[in-house]
Amino acid sequence: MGIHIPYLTSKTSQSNVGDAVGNADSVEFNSEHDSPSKRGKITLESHEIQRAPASDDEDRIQIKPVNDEDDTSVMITFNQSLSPFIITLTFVASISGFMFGYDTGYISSALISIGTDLDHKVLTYGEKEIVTAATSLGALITSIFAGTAADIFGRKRCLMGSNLMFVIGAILQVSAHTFWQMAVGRLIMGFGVGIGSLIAPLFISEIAPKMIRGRLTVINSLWLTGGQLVAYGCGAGLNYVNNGWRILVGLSLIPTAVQFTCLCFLPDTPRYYVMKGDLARATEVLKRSYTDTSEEIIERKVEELVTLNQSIPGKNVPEKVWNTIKELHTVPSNLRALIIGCGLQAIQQFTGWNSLMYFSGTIFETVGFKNSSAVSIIVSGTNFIFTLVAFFSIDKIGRRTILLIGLPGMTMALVVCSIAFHFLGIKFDGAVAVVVSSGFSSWGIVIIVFIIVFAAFYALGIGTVPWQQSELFPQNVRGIGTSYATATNWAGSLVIASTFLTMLQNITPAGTFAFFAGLSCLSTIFCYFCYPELSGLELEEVQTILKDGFNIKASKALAKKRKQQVARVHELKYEPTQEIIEDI
Ligand SMILES: O[C@H]1[C@H](O)[C@@H](O)[C@H](O)[C@@H](O)[C@H]1O
Repeated sequence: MGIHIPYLTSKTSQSNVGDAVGNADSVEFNSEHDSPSKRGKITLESHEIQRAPASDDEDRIQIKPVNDEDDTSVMITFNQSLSPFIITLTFVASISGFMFGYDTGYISSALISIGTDLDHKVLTYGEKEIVTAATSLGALITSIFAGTAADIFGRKRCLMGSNLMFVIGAILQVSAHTFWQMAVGRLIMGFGVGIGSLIAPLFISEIAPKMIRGRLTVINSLWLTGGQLVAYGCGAGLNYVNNGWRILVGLSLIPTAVQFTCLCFLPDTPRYYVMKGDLARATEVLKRSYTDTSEEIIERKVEELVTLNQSIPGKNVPEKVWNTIKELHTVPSNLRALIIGCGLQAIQQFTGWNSLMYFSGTIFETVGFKNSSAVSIIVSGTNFIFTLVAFFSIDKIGRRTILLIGLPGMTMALVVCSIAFHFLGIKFDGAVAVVVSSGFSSWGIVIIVFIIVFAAFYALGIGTVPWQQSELFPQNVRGIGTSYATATNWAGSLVIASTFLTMLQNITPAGTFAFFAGLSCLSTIFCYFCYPELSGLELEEVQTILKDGFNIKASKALAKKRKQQVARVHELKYEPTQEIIEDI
């Protein structure tokens, strides 16, 4: 069985159709010196990455996609433009990213404008931390179970459940006159954020064509940082409005209502329907997603999903979950994936970015800025813009490279902030920060400028790359693996939210920023030794790379090779046509 595309010839036409579900397509490229017509081949063979046994051509490598849904996806995406249906599903799922951003973002301004509206007194630093951290705690709790819940109840129902929690949480906050009602409202809202932060990228990755899966995941991050930016913008606008923070919270109901309404009319993912044994629904969703694809290919895609579903051992759900957990920890490549996934999420949080996200209003006020929310907009705007830069560079420049540019940049910016805070001389009188050289000073400007520089380096690398976590894990452990990594993210966020202001008080702002600088420096070392270059690699290649070590050198060489091969395909001016499947 073979696939034929212009300039690419079929190699293993003797393989039978049944093999195709389990077997993988492989793209084989010959030496650069070959003529275009001889340069590329697509074959269907085994699942391993191999050098072709071509002694005459050392440069031949076979790309063998995973024993995964990608087998058929390769055929589909060669022959399929992005359908409006997939765009709609991605758009609707990404609203969760927006909610994540908005709900974690508005608290910075709200903490300033709440004033004495709760219990008729100003919130202490400890109370500010509890109100902020409640959302992270809620998100941590639900992110642990969301992966399993999504398999039992469906991705769509989980997202709708998160909408319900957003509504209850928002109503409790809007009507709060006591600190505790506000904190409980934030906690319930956090339940929704935790579910959304895990399910939205999962939903997108399950409906996205393989070739653009990475980028579609970054779209969720763009919505997220966009949500934070909007929250800061609205916060600045409502700063001087009486009870403005209540409006700020109330506004979060709009995107929730939009997502809930849209989900009522949209289906779940094909993978979920296959898990439930509803193959007819799975086929229907695939047909709507891949409008240019033949029925035969769609059928094979469904068969493939059925095979994958059966590959998780166990008679019932608890047994399957237990076996998956076992596999995640005992298979060396899975364990390394887990170390990288959780490691990157922990680094994202423990290098301190969210202390700015949650408390930048408080920090800038301390430094002497009157409209601190407006300054916060510049910081979150920088975060958004550099997430956009990451969107364009994550595949081209590579994940490892942008991480290794971002982390040292962050370290440098944090060191400068620490020095500036030292000279600014902030003292604490009880829970109130007092700037020694009172008023606006040049050290204040240095702090603002380098916090912006920090934001840029953060968003370029560690702010974005950890959310690519699903590519680290093979299909059978992906749900639980990403659940662990997401929970690590929220645990880190919880620690930062609940300790940052206390740290400022106890070890001074200079000490706090120096501490984050130290962690950033250690994180650079971790990434240098443990994070392989994964851009352009097939999912199975990721597993092979992680099999007996972190194999940084090999990963870099392979990623480079893949890029050259993609460039060659472009050189061939390959036009997708129906011919692709003519030999099947
Ligand atoms: O990737 C996101 C993004 O960087 C946000 O700005 C941050 O607040 C989140 O914690 C993080 O997960």
